[in-house]
Amino acid sequence: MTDGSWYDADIERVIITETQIREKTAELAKQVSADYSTVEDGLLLVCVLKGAVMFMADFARALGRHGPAAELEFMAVSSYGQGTTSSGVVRILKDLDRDIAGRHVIVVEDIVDSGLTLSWLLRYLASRKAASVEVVTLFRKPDAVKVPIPVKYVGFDIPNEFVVGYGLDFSERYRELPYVGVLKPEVYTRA
Ligand SMILES: O=P(O)(O)OC[C@H]1O[C@H](OP(=O)(O)OP(=O)(O)O)[C@H](O)[C@@H]1O
Ligand code: HPA
Ligand SMILES: [Mg+2]
Repeated sequence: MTDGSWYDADIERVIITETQIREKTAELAKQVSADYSTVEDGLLLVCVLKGAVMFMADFARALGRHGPAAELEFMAVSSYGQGTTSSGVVRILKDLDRDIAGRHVIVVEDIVDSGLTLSWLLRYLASRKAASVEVVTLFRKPDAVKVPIPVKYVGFDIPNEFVVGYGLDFSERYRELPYVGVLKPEVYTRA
């Protein structure tokens, strides 16, 4: 397995390596930086906790090399709970701390799977009167989409399998893996 993590024994195969994630994050930050080079009051990055925490931290730092200035905001929502399929019910566990009216917002997501979380979130942010809202997601599963979402910045399109690592969990575990992989089937039966 890639880096000798103690979780490696549970991983059937790696889908995206740590190096691929690092290079793609730099690329996405460059694109966003070029597209928003003229905004006067900077960007507002909205991280969707918990899954996007790793990507937010790395993406914000990559953006920091180029500009524009960015403020970091965090929302926590949950639709997967303990399972591997979306419940379809999105719950706000932590709301924004500030007014986003008139601001250029970029929602930072780890993954767009069914699209249910983002479709709900984009409607919510629109109701808060942002000047613009775009989405950057590191992963997307094109074959899983139930609600088509306009996502401007996508890192990797991946197969329709449940993945863990780099923020993505199964039952709150595996978020700290530096790469993204698929679990061995016995991990689910043991859970
Ligand atoms: O496109 P969807 O099918 O809606 O799935 C994507 C969402 O699901 C995951 O969050 P989850 O509800 O597992 O919460 P977590 O980030 O705290 O793990 C993930 O982090 C995305 O936010
Ligand atoms: O494939 C996934 N893995 C972990 N969490 C998720 N939330 C949506 N899709 C996934
Ligand atoms: Mg989750």
